[in-house]
Amino acid sequence: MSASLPPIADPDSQKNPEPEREHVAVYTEVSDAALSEFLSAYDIGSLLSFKGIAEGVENSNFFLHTTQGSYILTLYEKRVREGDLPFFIGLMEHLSARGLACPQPVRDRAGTALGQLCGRPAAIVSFLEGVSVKTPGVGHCRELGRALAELHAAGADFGMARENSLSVESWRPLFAQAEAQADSVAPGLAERTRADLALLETAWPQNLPGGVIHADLFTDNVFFIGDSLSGLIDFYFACTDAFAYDLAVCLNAWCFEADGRFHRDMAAALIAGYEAVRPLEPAEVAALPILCRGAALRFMLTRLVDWLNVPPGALVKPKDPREFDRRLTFHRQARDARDYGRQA
Ligand SMILES: Nc1ncnc2c1ncn2[C@@H]1O[C@H](COP(=O)(O)OP(=O)(O)O)[C@@H](O)[C@H]1O
Ligand SMILES: N[C@@H](CCOP(=O)(O)O)C(=O)O
Repeated sequence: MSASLPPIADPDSQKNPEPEREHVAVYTEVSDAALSEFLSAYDIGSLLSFKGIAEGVENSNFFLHTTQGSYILTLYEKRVREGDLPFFIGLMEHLSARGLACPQPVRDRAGTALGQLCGRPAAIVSFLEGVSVKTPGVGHCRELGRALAELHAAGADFGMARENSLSVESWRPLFAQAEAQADSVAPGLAERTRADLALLETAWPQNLPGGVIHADLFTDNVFFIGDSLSGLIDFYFACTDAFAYDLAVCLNAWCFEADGRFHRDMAAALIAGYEAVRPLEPAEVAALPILCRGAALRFMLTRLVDWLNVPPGALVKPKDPREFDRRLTFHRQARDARDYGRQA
C-alpha cells in the first residue's frame, strides 16, 4: 500500500497541522492462509475476525478476535532491532505479571512468545480496553504520573537491561544527518540546536536513580476508560535510564500545546501523581529542567531526521519537529523544578 505525502521541507505546507495519522500503518500484508498457520501454534481459540490498525508508526498491528477473546498481533518492522525484541517481550511479561495494565504477550504451545509471520518477527499480546485522549486535562496527568511511578516500581526486579540508544550520546550524530537542512524547517533551528547540544552534553546529569523506563509515553500510548487510566502500550522504546528522564518525556508530551504553550497546572498534577507513589530525590528535582530540555531535543531531532527523509511511498506522515523546537524555547528559560509546577 502506498500514499503520497506533502512536500516535507516546506514549513508552510503544514501551517495548520493536520491529523498526524492519516495513513494506514500496516506495512506487511498478512494472508488468511499465513495467519491460520501462525495461529495454529497457539491455544487462543478460532479466529472470528482480523483487521489492520491504522494508528501506529513503527510496526504493523492487527486486531484479532477469536472465540477466546481479543488480541493484538504485531509484526515488527525494520526500525525495531530484532535483538531488542526479547527485552521488549520479556518486559511486558514482567510488568503484566506485577499487575501493571500493559499488554501481556501470549505464548504459543511451545512456550514461545516471539514467532515469525510473513518473514517478520511477530507476537500476539492481550488487547487492552480504553481510548487515548487527544486533549488531556489535569486529572489525566495525575493518573499518568501515578502509572509512570508504578511502572518504574514494577520494573525494579526485571532482569534484563537495554541501553537508551536515543540518549545524549546519540543526539549529535542524529543532528549531523539533518544539520544542513535544519534551517529550511525552521529559521535558526541549526544554531539553536548546536547551542542546546553543547550545553546538554556538558550538563547531562549522571547517576540519577534509574531502571526500566518507557521513554515514549505520549498520549497515544496511554488508554483511559472514563477518567481512569486503563493501560499503557507501545514499549518499543523502553530501556534502562534515569526515572526522572521518563517524567521529563511525559512533561513534554502531555503538558504543552503544539504551539508551545505550557500547562503548568497539568505539569504540577503529573509530578504530584508521580510523587504520590515515588517521591523524587533532591538530585532529580534539581535535574528536571535539564532533563526536560534534553527530552524535547531528543524528540525534535528524531522528528527532524524523519521529516527530512520520508522514503518514497511512505505510509505515515512525519511528525512535526517544530512542536519540540517551540517547547525548547520554554525549557531554555526554566530555572528550576518550580517552573514545572513542582512545589518547593
Ligand atoms: N495491547 C493493545 N490493546 C489495544 N490496542 C492496542 C494494543 N497495542 C496496540 N494497540 C493499538 O494499535 C495502535 C498502534 O500501536 P503502537 O504500539 O503504538 O504501534 P507502533 O509501535 O507502530 O507505533 C495503538 O494506537 C492502538 O490503537
Ligand atoms: N512519540 C514519538 C514518535 C513515536 O511514535 P509511537 O506511535 O511509536 O508512539 C513522537 O511523538 O515523536
